[in-house]
Amino acid sequence: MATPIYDRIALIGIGLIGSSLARVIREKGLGNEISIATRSAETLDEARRLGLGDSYSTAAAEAVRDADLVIVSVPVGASESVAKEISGALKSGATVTDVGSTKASVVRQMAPHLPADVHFVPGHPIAGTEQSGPSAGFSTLFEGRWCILTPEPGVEPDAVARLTRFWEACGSTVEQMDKDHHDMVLAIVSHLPHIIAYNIVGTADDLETVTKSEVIKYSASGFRDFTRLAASDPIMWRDVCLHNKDAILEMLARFSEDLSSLQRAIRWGDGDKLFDIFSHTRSIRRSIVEAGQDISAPDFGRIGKKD
Ligand SMILES: NC(=O)C1=CN([C@@H]2O[C@H](COP(=O)(O)OP(=O)(O)OC[C@H]3O[C@@H](n4cnc5c(N)ncnc54)[C@H](O)[C@@H]3O)[C@@H](O)[C@H]2O)C=CC1
Ligand SMILES: O=C(O)C(=O)Cc1ccc(O)cc1
Repeated sequence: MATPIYDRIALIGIGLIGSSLARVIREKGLGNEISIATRSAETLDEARRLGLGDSYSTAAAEAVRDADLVIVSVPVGASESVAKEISGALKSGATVTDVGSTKASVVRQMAPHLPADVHFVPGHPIAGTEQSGPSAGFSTLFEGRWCILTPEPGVEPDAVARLTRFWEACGSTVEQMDKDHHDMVLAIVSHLPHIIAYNIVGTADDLETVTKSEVIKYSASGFRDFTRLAASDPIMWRDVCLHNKDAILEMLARFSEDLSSLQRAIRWGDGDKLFDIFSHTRSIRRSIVEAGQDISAPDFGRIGKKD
């Protein structure tokens, strides 16, 4: 068992990510005490039944009192209300972090409400599934995954170093990034794929000449992968879209241009163009596979994983 990195850890929000954190903190002894807060009494009861923490409350302010590390794991649109709720109860010298999929908006929502004597180090584990809620979490979720921290210039380096050690102890590799750059990168590698998945599954469902049973019966693995992403939490993804609006619209504009170009090539029977585009994208995938990552494996995305 590792030595604790923080004494008291408060988890605000105990869904897939918060409960995975609770499990890994317990399993690896990364904190001496875990206090849990979430808005709904029902979710809190589920967390209690699962034995995820040492104390439970529906009041975030109560949970953060005396905490050395506060991890906010709620849909990004709820960040400001959580920051307002906890601001008066935070311990001087505590570190406040989050796990939200967008970063500039979370900083805009939270930073103005946090007292000057706490260290605010926003974070984003690039690890998850389409599931949500306390029962969906598991302790190995962060193993071999990236975790991006986006501290603003001037944040206490020791606080960033300690949080980095925490995520490394969870099994992640930590990188630091500017928050706006994070939002642009994640818009293309994560947000757009989810939006495309929601869209294609909706389009298939709307088709009048194809029955639902045919969609299910003949869905090859490509379509099935889309349905997995499209089963992701609607509140979480509504908030991601609303809170990373500019970067997502920029990437969608580029995507639409490229799609129009493909559409034109198909319409005009431009086989050479189609062949060129498809050969280029095939070489991108092959270079990823050659770098040791099997894109088709369920574990794809785990850093350095070859099987
Ligand atoms: N699901 C995923 O694959 C990943 C999600 N994230 C980010 O992690 C955060 C949490 O996502 P999940 O754990 O998947 O969601 P979830 O839906 O499983 O859990 C969200 C939790 O937040 C609580 N909550 C909602 N509003 C609240 C409020 N105002 N005050 C207190 N608690 C509140 C809910 O009761 C629930 O416990 C999101 O910001 C998401 O963008 C980051 C990486 C991966
Ligand atoms: O389930 C998947 O394939 C994901 O892409 C999980 C995921 C969702 C949101 C994030 O911010 C990070 C990871």
